[in-house]
Amino acid sequence: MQSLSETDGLIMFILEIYLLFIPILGRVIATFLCSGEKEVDLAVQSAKAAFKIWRKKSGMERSRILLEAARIIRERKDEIATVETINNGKSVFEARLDIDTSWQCLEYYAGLAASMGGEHVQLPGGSFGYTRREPLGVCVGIGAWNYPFQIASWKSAPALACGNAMVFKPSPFTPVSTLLLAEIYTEAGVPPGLFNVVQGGAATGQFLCQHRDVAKVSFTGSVPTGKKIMELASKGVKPVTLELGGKSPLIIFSDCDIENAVRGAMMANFLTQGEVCCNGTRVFVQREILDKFTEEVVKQTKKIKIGDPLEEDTRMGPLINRSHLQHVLGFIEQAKNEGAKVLCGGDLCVPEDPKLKDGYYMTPCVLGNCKDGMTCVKEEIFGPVMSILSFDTEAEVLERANDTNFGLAAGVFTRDIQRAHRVVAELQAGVCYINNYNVSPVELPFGGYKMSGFGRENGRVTIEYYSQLKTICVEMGDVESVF
Ligand SMILES: NC(=O)C1=CN([C@@H]2O[C@H](COP(=O)(O)OP(=O)(O)OC[C@H]3O[C@@H](n4cnc5c(N)ncnc54)[C@H](O)[C@@H]3O)[C@@H](O)[C@H]2O)C=CC1
Ligand SMILES: NCCCC(=O)O
Repeated sequence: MQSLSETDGLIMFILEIYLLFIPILGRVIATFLCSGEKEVDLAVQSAKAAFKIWRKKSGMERSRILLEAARIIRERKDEIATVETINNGKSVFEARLDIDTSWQCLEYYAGLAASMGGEHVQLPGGSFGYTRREPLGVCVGIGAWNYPFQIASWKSAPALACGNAMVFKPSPFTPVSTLLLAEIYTEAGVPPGLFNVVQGGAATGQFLCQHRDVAKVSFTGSVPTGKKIMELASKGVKPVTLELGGKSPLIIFSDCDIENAVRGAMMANFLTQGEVCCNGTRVFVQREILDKFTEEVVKQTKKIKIGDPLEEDTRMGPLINRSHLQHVLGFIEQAKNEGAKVLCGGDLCVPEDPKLKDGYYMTPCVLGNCKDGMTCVKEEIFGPVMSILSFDTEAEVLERANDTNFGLAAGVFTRDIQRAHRVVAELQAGVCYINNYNVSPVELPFGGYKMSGFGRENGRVTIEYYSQLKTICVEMGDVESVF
């Protein structure tokens, strides 16, 4: 709904209304205005003013406010999860887990805020140097639609803990829950404007990335958009964090605990309707257990309850929108044409409840007989589609697992502890799981290798992506000039 036009060399912002569809029912529930260049500038200026106050606060002071925000999120967890479900379509059961990893992230960085600092270095003659870890300024966060509240929390918590301000733009498909986060930060006591939300799509995102007062951009979304953002940011020499897509391998050796491996494969493929960047969608199964594993995974997949995601026992809701649903179903059609076998699912689904008849539901799909060259094995589908491939040896599977431009995540199931560590050491992926998949402890860094991006979210290391180091050199004697 948003577009740009070229007029006399000037880019003008001309259309500014988004229709907000609700995936559960497949109908419009609201409209909202996009932020144009002027609104983006107002948001950045107000963040800049708040930054002047916030950067002066001690780590302990910032910590206290972040802890209060975490407390409010915990208190309002059910309400936020419900909003997330209505907006995104994921089951409310899962949305609550996302909200948990959101407040945990705030608590984690609140814990680090007070201990951030530099170092003291003794130099000859009593002189010395020291470093200060300082904030960057106004940071921009741009989010995807699959984990709206979690993405905004994972970006803003370290940014604010380090003393920055943030202007955040959620995906136009899921604009609502981030506003609750802004409300919560304000209630917790951050200076007005410290965490600002602007709404809109690509044009609004571009205005943000190009703004001269923006110090950093942290982006979660697709590879093509990530490339554009990197290009825009390079013009202002702004650092970027890119959390992009994936086509991750999950390797199941014949010596694994098969029940856990099946559970792991389900976790790796069907959370949030399969719309998860780090999903382990290429499931390599060692030939000896291929039939047993496949039979069990198909049995479990058929049991997934699809329907109204607001119901407590639903485990799969609708996909994000109709065109994405068609896109995912198109991959399944193509997989069949290329020789894959649909072992279950892969169809449009019309839940029994008549009010859901226009929602964007499909049955989760397991594809067998997959080969490395097939489109379903090479490209990110971002839907509930698991591709099963067989393998014989460790060396062979490693070669095939790494044969991709992506490198976000990978997993291995085996009881052989030496093999587990040997294999993960060879996997070209930023996040590797041994005997589990898709758990997200905020204490651990998250991010990709290769075209899945760079920079990290969560963990102690992320402090480095939201701060800069100042070196101070102190002379205690006289200046020894060479002139
Ligand atoms: N690695 C990770 O952590 C994650 C990666 N993803 C990836 O994101 C994709 C799905 O999410 P989408 O929202 O469809 O991705 P997308 O790249 O289309 O959009 C992401 C965000 O970027 C904004 N945007 C689009 N064009 C822009 C531009 N030219 N300049 C600035 N901002 C722009 C969008 O409005 C949205 O807020 C998948 O490919 C998935 O793999 C999604 C979630 C997490
Ligand atoms: N909970 C993991 C987040 C992955 C994603 O943003 O797609």
